[in-house]
Amino acid sequence: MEFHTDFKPLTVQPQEIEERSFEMITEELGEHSYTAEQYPVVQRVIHASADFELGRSLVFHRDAIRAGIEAIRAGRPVVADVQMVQVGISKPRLEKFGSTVNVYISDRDVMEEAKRLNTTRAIISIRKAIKEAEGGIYAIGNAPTALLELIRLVKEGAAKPGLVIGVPVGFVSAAESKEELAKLDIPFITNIGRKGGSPVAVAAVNAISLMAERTG
Ligand SMILES: C/C1=C2N=C(/C=C3N=C(/C(C)=C4\N[C@@](C)([C@@H]5N=C1[C@](C)(CCC(=O)O)[C@H]5CC(=O)O)[C@@](C)(CC(=O)O)[C@@H]4CCC(=O)O)[C@@](C)(CC(=O)O)[C@@H]\3CCC(=O)O)C(C)(C)[C@@H]/2CCC(=O)O
Repeated sequence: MEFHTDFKPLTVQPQEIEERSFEMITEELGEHSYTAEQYPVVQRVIHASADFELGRSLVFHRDAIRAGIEAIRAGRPVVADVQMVQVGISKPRLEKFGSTVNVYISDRDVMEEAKRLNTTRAIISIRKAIKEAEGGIYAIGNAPTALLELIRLVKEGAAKPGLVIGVPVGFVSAAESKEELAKLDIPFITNIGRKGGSPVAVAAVNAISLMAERTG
């Protein structure tokens, strides 16, 4: 195998790397039908995944961005389905508004209850979250059963999320759970198909918190 040790990066300035990436994304994406307020989410998702097909598969409820910004400015929590999402979300911007990132999936009571009921920790963690995080942003990048449970609770009137970012990746119920989310008339961001994942959920939250900060 041949190694190209003489390769020189375009730049080593962190800010320039990000700016150049965003320019490249805009050039390569070309025409699209996203609004000016939705586009930063699409751009950041492509930035995190280098996947234009995934970026183009994003679907927004008409109130999604406004609702997400309002939830953050009101200091409502962000609920992450798994630790990977919790870790990736940028905290300093949220903290300025008094918002936190909560994750329940590894709580002892959640693990015990899931075992007792022989169900997923993801489902039980959502049941716990709706009691503690009304009006919050739910960022689901991993667990389809978490998203399906949240949808069920919304339909029952038991959950009132500010915004649902539902982008689980995978094969069992992932695409189907997102199709169900897209049928709801509540603020949501989702995508069509199997693609998605924790970095996608993280990118969407971080794009919205940046907008909350810049317009705040
Ligand atoms: C369907 C699930 C998938 N998990 C994926 C990827 C990763 N999961 C990790 C870990 C450590 C955890 N995943 C669970 C959430 C676990 N994952 C599932 C479930 C089986 C079902 C969820 C659902 O369908 O809604 C889920 C089990 C459950 O909820 O009871 C986890 C709870 C499993 C466990 O340890 O009991 C656990 C959560 C840990 C935490 O956040 O505290 C990985 C880190 C495993 C790894 O790669 O080492 C990884 C994280 C990747 C990420 O970016 O989030 C998939 C691939 C998303 C998969 C769905 C794909 C599929 O099979 O269809």
